[in-house]
Amino acid sequence: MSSSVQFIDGCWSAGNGKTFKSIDPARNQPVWSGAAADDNQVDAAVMAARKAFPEWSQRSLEERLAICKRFSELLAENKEELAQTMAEETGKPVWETRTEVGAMVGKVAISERAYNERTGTVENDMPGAKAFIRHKPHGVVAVYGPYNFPGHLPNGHIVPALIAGNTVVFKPSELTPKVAELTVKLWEKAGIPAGVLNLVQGEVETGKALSAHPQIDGLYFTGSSNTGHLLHKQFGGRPDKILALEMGGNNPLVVTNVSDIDATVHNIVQSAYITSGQRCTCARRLFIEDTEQGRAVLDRLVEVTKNIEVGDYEAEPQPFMGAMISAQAAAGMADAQSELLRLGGKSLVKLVHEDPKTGLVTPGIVDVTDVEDIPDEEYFGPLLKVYRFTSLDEAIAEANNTRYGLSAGILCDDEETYRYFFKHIRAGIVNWNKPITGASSAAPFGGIGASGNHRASAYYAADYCSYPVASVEADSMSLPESLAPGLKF
Ligand SMILES: NC(=O)C1=CN([C@@H]2O[C@H](COP(=O)(O)OP(=O)(O)OC[C@H]3O[C@@H](n4cnc5c(N)ncnc54)[C@H](O)[C@@H]3O)[C@@H](O)[C@H]2O)C=CC1
Ligand SMILES: O=C(O)CCC(=O)N[C@@H](CCC(=O)O)C(=O)O
Repeated sequence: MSSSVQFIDGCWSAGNGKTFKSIDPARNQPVWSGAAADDNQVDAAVMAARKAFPEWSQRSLEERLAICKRFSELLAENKEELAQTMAEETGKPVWETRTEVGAMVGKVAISERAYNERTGTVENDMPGAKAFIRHKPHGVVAVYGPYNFPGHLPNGHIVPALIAGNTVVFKPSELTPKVAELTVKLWEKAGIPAGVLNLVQGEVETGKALSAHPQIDGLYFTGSSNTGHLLHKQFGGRPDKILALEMGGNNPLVVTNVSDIDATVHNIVQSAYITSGQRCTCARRLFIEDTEQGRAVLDRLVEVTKNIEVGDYEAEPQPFMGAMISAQAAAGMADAQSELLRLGGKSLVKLVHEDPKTGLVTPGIVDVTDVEDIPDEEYFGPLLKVYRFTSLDEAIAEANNTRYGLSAGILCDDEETYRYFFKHIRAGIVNWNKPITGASSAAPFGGIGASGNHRASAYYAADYCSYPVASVEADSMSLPESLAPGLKF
């Protein structure tokens, strides 16, 4: 049991709310337990951030950056411990959690570039004056993180928010509290001043108390579309608060006219099954041309998928897929498969959840070509739906037939086909002959439709971390040579 789990105004304390815990989903063992922050503690965290804001926002950019850079160095120094904790809490293999810590390390330098490029100062001469564009931080912002990237994704909001001069209250996923605790301890070691970054741990009740707090100026959320929609409703009628939503997807990947079948299958596997299908960018719907070549791709995909190694995060050699986040999530995937089969889908590779006490599942493929009314849901796990098609227009129309719009891709030899696809597909990430997962921090990251609210993250996170201020400035005043009609001096 961890006794100091809340970090409020520079002090660690126990929570006063309900006890909750995290479980290692690969081994079904407890990892962490602690008590949630109650409403009073959430209030104390927000008020600490409010109190710290004037001083933090008035510091020079260099001073704020120095702390962020120290944090980045500490992440690199503590890479193994953090990667190990991520693996224990999420079930992701350590080869993968090491890349997550690597992305966190890189975030500070990228966010500094983004801050200067997207929200820096611009000066223009005008007659008798100068015009300036500058940016100011919003104030106190709440950051909500998902479980699938418990370090990298909240970090993608926290780092740019702090660089811009905001103060932060961080509410991590209740499934990954130990990763959050370790990360915030590194911020403390880096010298973050009291109140500038606060951590409130807990389940949904803690999240609700934070999002409803009248003293937050903004909320940056990465998580499910359901929760994001609830928050959007809650923020309705509050144009004074900034809300950035990064949500899920039902992402399409189209295959047509490819000469290298193994390279094609590799891109499909990386798109559909990395992180056991628990990336918001994962391919959920695979569109394959109903030709001899298309069938050859599908046959090879079935063969390769059956041989994907699934296993413990520390197994040697390392598996491609670790456990899903929980036994419950894995059971949910098996249920989703049963539902697709009940609707008329044909199983090409059966997703198997053999041990109901763990989150370990094998990847599955269901051919849903002949099924009508497939639910437009994000199945957040290693379950791929296949649609066979006869014309590219038909495939694109069906690919766009979703309320989401996060990522999309096409695998094809011909550039003209890609250009046509790019023109007609609706998504915030559109790739050609590359996996649709693994987005770069140096590019904007966000979706349309039910996937986001037009506030892209990653490189563009700088945009929602401050507001622009336009100024016209002159160091002295004089009467203009010609006065407006009707004025007498
Ligand atoms: N577009 C993107 O950038 C990404 C989106 N995701 C999406 O995240 C989801 C998986 O993450 P989860 O942790 O399951 O998301 P979630 O929506 O269940 O939880 C996210 C956070 O919101 C809090 N929360 C839940 N209900 C709340 C409420 N009513 N009021 C206030 N706070 C509440 C949770 O405690 C947690 O801290 C997937 O749907 C995935 O697609 C994940 C990564 C990236
Ligand atoms: O925010 C960034 O720096 C880049 C976004 C990113 O890393 N995306 C990853 C994971 C997002 C997810 O699916 O949870 C990706 O595109 O695979």
